[in-house]
Amino acid sequence: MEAEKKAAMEEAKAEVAADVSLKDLSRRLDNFAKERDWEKHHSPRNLLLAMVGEVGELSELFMWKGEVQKGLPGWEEREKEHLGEELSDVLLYLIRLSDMCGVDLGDAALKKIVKNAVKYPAPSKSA
Ligand SMILES: Nc1ccn([C@H]2C[C@H](O)[C@@H](COP(=O)(O)OP(=O)(O)OP(=O)(O)O)O2)c(=O)n1
Repeated sequence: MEAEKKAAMEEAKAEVAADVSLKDLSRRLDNFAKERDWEKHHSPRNLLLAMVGEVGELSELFMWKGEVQKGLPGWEEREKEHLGEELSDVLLYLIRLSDMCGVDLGDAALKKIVKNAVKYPAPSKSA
């Protein structure tokens, strides 16, 4: 079990070094669900609710702190690590939800960025 965990961590590290993509994460999540026979639990509604639950856990980290400055000065390493985990949970459920809805999230996000730029044009530099 320890060796298995270590191998998985090494594989994850190698992928991080190579810059992870949404498609890589999506493939890993698919394998994760298949290996555990959890596909039956991963309906769009269940995944949405799970993601919202994780957004709640993420919010708890900021609760009662007052304004939080960029870079999180004053936060302990342990808190930053926890933040990374909660952000990841939200991202992973979002990717899985997109997959189970048949939405290509990378493609949709790129299209949305273009749409945003048309809706909110940058001020002209020559003006
Ligand atoms: N049916 C499930 C359950 C979990 N996960 C994955 C996606 C998330 O990344 C993570 C969530 O796991 P937990 O429900 O154990 O939540 P936490 O990791 O936040 O633990 P806790 O709530 O104890 O802090 O596991 C999943 O894909 N499908």
